[in-house]
Amino acid sequence: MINNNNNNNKIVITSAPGKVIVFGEHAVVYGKTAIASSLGLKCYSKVEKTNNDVVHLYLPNLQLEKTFSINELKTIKSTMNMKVDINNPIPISDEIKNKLTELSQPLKSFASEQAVLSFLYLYLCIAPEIVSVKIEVNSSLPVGAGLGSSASYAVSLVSSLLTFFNYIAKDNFTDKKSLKLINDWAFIGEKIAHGNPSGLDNSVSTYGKAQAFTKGELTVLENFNSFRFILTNTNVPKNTKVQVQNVRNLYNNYPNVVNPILDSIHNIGERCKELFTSENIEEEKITKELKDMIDINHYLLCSLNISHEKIEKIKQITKNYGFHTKITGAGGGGCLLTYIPKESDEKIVKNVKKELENNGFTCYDTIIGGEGVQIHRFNDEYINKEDEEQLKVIFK
Ligand SMILES: Nc1ncnc2c1ncn2[C@@H]1O[C@H](COP(=O)(O)OP(=O)(O)OP(=O)(O)O)[C@@H](O)[C@H]1O
Ligand SMILES: C[C@@](O)(CCO)CC(=O)[O-]
Ligand SMILES: [Mg+2]
Repeated sequence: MINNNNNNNKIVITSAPGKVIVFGEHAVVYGKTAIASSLGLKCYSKVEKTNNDVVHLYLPNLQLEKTFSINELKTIKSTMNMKVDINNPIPISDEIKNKLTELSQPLKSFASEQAVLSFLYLYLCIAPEIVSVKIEVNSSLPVGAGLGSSASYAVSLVSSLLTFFNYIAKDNFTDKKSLKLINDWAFIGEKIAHGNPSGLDNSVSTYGKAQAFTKGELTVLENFNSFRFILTNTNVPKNTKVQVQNVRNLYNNYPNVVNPILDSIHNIGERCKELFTSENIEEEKITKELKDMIDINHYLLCSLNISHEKIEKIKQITKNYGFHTKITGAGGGGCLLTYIPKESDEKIVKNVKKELENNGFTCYDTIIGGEGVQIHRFNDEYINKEDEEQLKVIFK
């Protein structure tokens, strides 16, 4: 691979979508099947060459702006003996984590600590040589709400860095090999965010579409996109790492009780995969089963103690209008998913959204099943001309 980064006006912009888990959150951490889809809400990363001897990180969603001297980063990379094989990403060690956490202080929040730690580790690993750059990450996803903001942060960040440092060529950006490299590095970022992630979120963010996911294996669910869902944010912050650890504690304490719950969730995922990959299943049957399984999966997740009073409030409001709703993502707050069958009356959909918003919740009626990671700009070239205006607004 070539590493001659000699372009003075070097800029790369990429984006990666968030995700919605339809079935299988938490169970997927134990190797069970999950069903998830990419979202229209995205995270954009821009890497730009500068000449001021600092690495400048700007994260407007976290109101965070920080600079790191390149000499300091060079010293860390050499003293920590960080020899990296780009095709074989390795997770952060405790020693490097402590060093980078110390370097990034003071920071105002846990969210900022996680974001800066992920960035610094990925930058130190991917950059073959520490050079001055400015990195800006802008996301339309709510942070920490169950829609995969951490995965889209990692996927967009590593895809822009890998392209900036010439490990991925602009014209081969969506090749199988490039996508695998992006997904593997993003998984390392997700490990910093979640501790022990399943890899579902970064895979859906990288590859896009609606997917069934079992132990890292993906199956595209082609006809899923015509199904409509509304997402509602409780606006109660949660942290996925903590939620996953709480379920792990239950699992360790009561394996014979928790395992059958995870198996039931797995069977819901498997059935859903069958519904969306078999031909000749009538839409009416799919609709009925989806409604039932959304309820069953929700209550199985509640039995793992990941609900919250606001979650139950949203479930009740939507139920009053005849809709079926479940937790999506890690729970404890965050977002819920409501299935809107095709025959739904648009007036009723409008009313339920209004009532949810009047109760202080936020609704997203976004597209699902779109593209995964994308490149938008390479130096002075906008890859899709239509993107240019939008990108100028995002990166003012
Ligand atoms: N736009 C962003 N800018 C900087 N950091 C971000 C951004 N989006 C996400 N993050 C990082 O990801 C963390 C949120 O990750 P977390 O896994 O807890 O929530 P989530 O990914 O939104 O939900 P889930 O994993 O349940 O889908 C934040 O604390 C922050 O460190
Ligand atoms: C809760 C979880 O299943 C989904 C988080 O979006 C965790 C994971 O898959 O790593
Ligand atoms: Mg996450």
